[in-house]
Amino acid sequence: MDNEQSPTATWQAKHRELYERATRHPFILSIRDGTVDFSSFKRWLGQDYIFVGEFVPFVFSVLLKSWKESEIKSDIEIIFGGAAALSDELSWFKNEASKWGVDLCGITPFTANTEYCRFLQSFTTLDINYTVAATAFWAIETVYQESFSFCIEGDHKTPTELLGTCQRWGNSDFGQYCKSLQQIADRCIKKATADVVREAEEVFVSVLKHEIEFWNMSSSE
Ligand SMILES: Cc1ncc(CN)c(N)n1
Repeated sequence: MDNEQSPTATWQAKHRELYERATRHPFILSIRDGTVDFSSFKRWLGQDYIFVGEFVPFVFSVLLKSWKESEIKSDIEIIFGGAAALSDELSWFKNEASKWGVDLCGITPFTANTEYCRFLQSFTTLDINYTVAATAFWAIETVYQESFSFCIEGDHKTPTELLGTCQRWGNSDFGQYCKSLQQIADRCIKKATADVVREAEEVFVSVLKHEIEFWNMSSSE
């Protein structure tokens, strides 16, 4: 699919500056160049565990919308694959937290995380349609994919201790999964009304802003 035919690729280009700030954040660059402060990494780990807990109902709500609104069976299979992987992801966080001495029970979400989680919760209502929710889902997963894959590409100096984290979201299978989500979002957007298209673009921009705030929160005291 070329850029002209892909609404999401058009938005990635149109909001390039914001997109770069989300996918090439100083926190990610510090992982890639090996200067990352491990206490920031631990802060990110604890906060992201809370986020993923809220991401579970979000993804299942997208799955439900897909089941109700999409006539394409493969959409359900792709989204269900993402939903099913979350159990493993939560176990990964628990395991990683114990390696790093992070107590997941004692973590209070920071404001940026609370606001992002509230944003996720807003999608679980029935009045948000599949196109808008699928766009948000694609954008959320893609920011992590593009960020962490950059830490394991080319001439990186990512600390060995963080390679597993980067590979978790930066691996090519996850990249392929994000491309599948993009195809779903593109197909829905192309068929949507102008109002829904506008809403989906706004949601894309909101995801980028929340992701930037999430990285800021992780990398500052
Ligand atoms: C904040 C955030 N954004 C995205 C992802 C990838 N599911 C995540 N785990 N956390």
